[in-house]
Amino acid sequence: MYIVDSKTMHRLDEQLIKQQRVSSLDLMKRAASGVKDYIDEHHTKLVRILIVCGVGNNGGDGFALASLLKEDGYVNVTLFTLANENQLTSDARFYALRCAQLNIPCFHQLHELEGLLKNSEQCVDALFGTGLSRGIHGDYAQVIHQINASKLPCISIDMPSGIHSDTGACMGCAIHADVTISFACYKQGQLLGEGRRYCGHLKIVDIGIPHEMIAKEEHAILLTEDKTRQLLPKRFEQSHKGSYGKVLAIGGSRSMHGAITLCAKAMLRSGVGTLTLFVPKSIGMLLAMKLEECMLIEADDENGMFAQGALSLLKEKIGDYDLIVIGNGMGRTKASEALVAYVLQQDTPCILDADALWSCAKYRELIKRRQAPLIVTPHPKEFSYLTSKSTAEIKADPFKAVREFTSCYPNVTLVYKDYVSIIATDKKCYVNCIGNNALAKGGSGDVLCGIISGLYAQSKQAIEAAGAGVYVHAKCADELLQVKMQTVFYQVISSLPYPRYIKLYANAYTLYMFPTNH
Ligand SMILES: NC(=O)C1=CN([C@@H]2O[C@H](COP(=O)(O)OP(=O)(O)OC[C@H]3O[C@@H](n4cnc5c(N)ncnc54)[C@H](OP(=O)(O)O)[C@@H]3O)[C@@H](O)[C@H]2O)[C@@H](O)CC1
Ligand SMILES: [K+]
Repeated sequence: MYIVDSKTMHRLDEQLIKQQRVSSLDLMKRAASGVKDYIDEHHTKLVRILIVCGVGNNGGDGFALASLLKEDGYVNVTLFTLANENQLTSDARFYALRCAQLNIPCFHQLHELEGLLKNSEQCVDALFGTGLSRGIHGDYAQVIHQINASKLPCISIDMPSGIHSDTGACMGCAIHADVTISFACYKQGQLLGEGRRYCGHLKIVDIGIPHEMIAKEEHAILLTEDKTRQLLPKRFEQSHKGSYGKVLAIGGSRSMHGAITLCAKAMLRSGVGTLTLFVPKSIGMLLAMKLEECMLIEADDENGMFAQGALSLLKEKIGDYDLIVIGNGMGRTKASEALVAYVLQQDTPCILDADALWSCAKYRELIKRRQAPLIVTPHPKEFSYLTSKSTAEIKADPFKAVREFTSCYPNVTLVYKDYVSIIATDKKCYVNCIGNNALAKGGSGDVLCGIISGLYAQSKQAIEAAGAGVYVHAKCADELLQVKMQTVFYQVISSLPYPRYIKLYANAYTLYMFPTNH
């Protein structure tokens, strides 16, 4: 399923109207029919419906819905709008006039609204959709407060009025919808920020915009199980460890040896061919005991962290890896910064995570010049190191921040990790909306980095590995929540019931290959 912003949605509507010779009135009717179908499924024709309309085309959808309902024999349809006829867009006016011809009662005074709400069983919110452009005040705010206070079940058309359709921000106040019925694609704001909560159950209906037309426009794709299956690497009968990638993971320190351990475990369970760890000497023995499958390179160490001498050892040992992963538990020192700079200058594909992202603030030019694949996996704070934006700016409009970044760094695959994660290059963008707060824990990012690295090592496809990795990680957290297990990271990567996993990810039978007690 596609995700678009309001500008793209508007362009799509216009293209459909021009290229497919559909009139805008017809398109509005299709949108209204989609909402009517939902009402038909859930109500009888006696239901008392109040449709609250704004002045734009979202209001037009509301008027069109009222006329369709009335024409189909619904006997208790009432309209409320603060607008007079002259303020409406021409399409909205067309359907408002049709409603008048059908003798649908229409009220305009704010003081009438409370009584109307009391007399109704279902409210439909058609105040604002993708055209909401500023904060809501005055009478419109009153309308929204009264609808919310009435506790009537409410269907929002396209967007819960008051939620910005690009950012998901609540613009002062917004309708708490039980159901939001939207058209053709998800709008960014339905998935981000407050948007998700205010939408209630979100339903997207087809209004006849062809998939190819949407695919040509700037869009993101929502990650689903089916989509993820397509992104996962294939495993072959006749294969050996060399078939699935040779990875060097650089990181760890005495106080954060767990980070590289979790990353390595996740990588091993995600199907990597061979894994070598490059760690400070003082944790070498510890890791050797924890991770039997890994090879080990022990580097110069100072106070449990990489020392300056680590760089010359890395130069000597860098070899012919398929992937270098750097950052997990590495700490923030001059020596670790030098390792990051050196890795960035190599032709080997690379994943930067955790502390390596901190170093990147200095190395933006190196990142820009790099030709070999690079995956970066920042959370909002780390993303601020890579951009000139504050965390608050990034969180206020993450799609914008992601697009600016990927257009500036076309060779980079970005994994922006948050409640909604965005996985993007300048050409493709995936969005993950599943997962839960069990993942809101230190170490979770290291596991994710390990899964993505393991998948990349096998497929050598950056955005595919990153997208699938994010989804699988979140899916595991959801699975664990379902079976009500206390979620710890190790469980995230090892506790999925094996047969269930197979069912979910038919192609990736190496992930979570440790059968558990289930
Ligand atoms: N395009 C198509 O063909 C199709 C579109 N469809 C439907 O159209 C919807 C988009 O319609 P839209 O663009 O007319 O915008 P909409 O959300 O109705 O509101 C704009 C009005 O609100 C006003 N306004 C804004 N903010 C405000 C505020 N804070 N407080 C007060 N007023 C405020 C704004 O005023 P202005 O900014 O112009 O001063 C303008 O008058 C879309 O969501 C979908 O439902 C479907 O029918 C399918 C076909
Ligand atoms: K609405």
